Amino acid sequence: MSSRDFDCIVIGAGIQGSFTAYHLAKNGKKALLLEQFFLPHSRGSSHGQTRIIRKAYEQDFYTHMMEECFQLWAQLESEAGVKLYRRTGLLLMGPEKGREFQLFKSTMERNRLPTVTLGPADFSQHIPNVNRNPGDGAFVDTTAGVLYADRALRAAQEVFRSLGGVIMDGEKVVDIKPGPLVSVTTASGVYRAKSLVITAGPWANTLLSHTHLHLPLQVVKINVCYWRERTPGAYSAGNRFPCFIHVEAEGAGHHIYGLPSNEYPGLMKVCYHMGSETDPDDRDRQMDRGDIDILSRYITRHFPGLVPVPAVLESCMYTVTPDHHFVLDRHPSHSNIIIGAGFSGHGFKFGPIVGKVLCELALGQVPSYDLSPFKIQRFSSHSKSAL
Ligand SMILES: Cc1cc2nc3c(=O)[nH]c(=O)nc-3n(C[C@H](O)[C@H](O)[C@H](O)COP(=O)(O)OP(=O)(O)OC[C@H]3O[C@@H](n4cnc5c(N)ncnc54)[C@H](O)[C@@H]3O)c2cc1C
Ligand SMILES: O=C(O)[C@@H]1CCCCN1
Repeated sequence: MSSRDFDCIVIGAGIQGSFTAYHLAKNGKKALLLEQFFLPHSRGSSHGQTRIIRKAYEQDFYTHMMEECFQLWAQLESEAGVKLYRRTGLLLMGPEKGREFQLFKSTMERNRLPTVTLGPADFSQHIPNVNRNPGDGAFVDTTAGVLYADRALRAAQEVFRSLGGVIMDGEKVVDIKPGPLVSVTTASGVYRAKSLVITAGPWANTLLSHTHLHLPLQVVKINVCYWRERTPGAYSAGNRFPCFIHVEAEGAGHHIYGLPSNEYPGLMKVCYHMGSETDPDDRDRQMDRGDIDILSRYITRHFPGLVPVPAVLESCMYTVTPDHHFVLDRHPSHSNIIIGAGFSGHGFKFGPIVGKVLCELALGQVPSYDLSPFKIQRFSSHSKSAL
C-alpha cells in the first residue's frame, strides 16, 4: 500500500469522525482522518468545555446504546489517562401530564434505570434555588453527568494516533470520486481507500454534493450562554447541583437545559435547544438573539440565583434532521461510502458508539445496533438523489 492508500478514510475530525478513526485503528485498519481546519478548532459542533451525558431519553433505542457507551467512555478515560466524565445527575422537568415528560419517564421505568422522583415537597430540598412550576413533574437520572468535550476529542485523537492512525489537519476535502476504491482530493493531492466515512458535521451536504446526494439537514447557530451566580457556587457541581433539561417550558418552543457551574467557576451554562439557520462558513453573521431573550425571562422566573444577562457567550452549531434522529447509514448509491450526520444537538455522548457502528459499516460488518431509526430512506420524500 502506498502512503496515499488506506483501508478507510474518514472526513471530519469532530467527535464522530475521531471515534470512527479510533475504532478503525483498534480493528487494525490503516485509517486516515482528514480535517479541513488546524486542530483544535472551534468552528464545528464538538468544541467547548462540556456536554451532557444521560440515559434519560424519549426513545428506548438511545437509552439502549448508552449502557455500552458509558463503558467505552470509561475505557477512553483509562487509555488516555484523563478524566472525561463527572457524575452530576440530570434533573428532568416538565408538565407532569405533558407528552414529552411522560415519554422520558416511561423510558426510565421500562428500562429500570436508577431514578429519583421529586415531588413538590422534596424538590426544594434536593434542588435549592430553583422555582418549580406548579404542575411540573421532576425526576433525576442519577447516572447522568458532564463530559469534558475538548479533552474527550483530544483523547480520542491521541489514542487513534498512538495506534498508528494518521491525522492530516488543515486539509480540506474538495472532491470525492466514488468507486471500488474511493478517491478523495485535498489541496495536497489525492488519497484512495476501500471505504470512506463522511462525518463532516454542518458541512455534510457540501461533501455529499460530490456524490449527488442531498439530505434534509438544517444548520443552526447556537448561542452558548453562561450566567453569573449571585452567590458563587449556588448552582455548582461541587455543591451537587445537577444538569437539567426542562421540556415544554412555558413560552419556549424547545427544551431549555443547563449544566452546573464547574468549568468556569461562578458561571452556569443555560441554553436554548435551538438556534437560527446559518451558513457554517459564515456562522457569526447569524446574530439572532431571540433565544437569549427567552432564556433571560426563563432565568428570571426559575433561577433567581443567576444574573439574567449572559456573562459569557460562545458559539456552536447543530445539524438538525426533520425528526431530530441521527443519520447512520450507507450511501444509497455507493455502499462503501458511509455517512454519519444530523446529530441534531445531542450526538456527543454517543461518540464512542457512533464511531463503533460507522466503523462496522465501513468494514462491511453487521452493525452492533439496529440502525433502522437512522436510515436515509426515512427521508425519501425530502432527499434528492440525482443518481
Ligand atoms: C451548544 C451545543 C450543545 C450541545 N450539547 C450536547 C450535549 O449536552 N450532549 C450531547 O450528547 N451532545 C450535545 N451537542 C451535540 C454534539 O456536540 C454534536 O452532535 C457533535 O459534536 C457532532 O459531532 P460531529 O463530529 O458530527 O460534527 P463536528 O464536530 O462539526 O465535526 C465535523 C468536522 O468535519 C470537518 N469538515 C467538514 N468539511 C470538511 C472537509 N471538506 N474536509 C475536511 N474536514 C471537513 C469540520 O471542520 C469538523 O471539524 C451539543 C452541540 C452544541 C453545538
Ligand atoms: O444531548 C443532550 O443531552 C443535550 C440535551 C439538551 C439539549 C442539548 N443536548
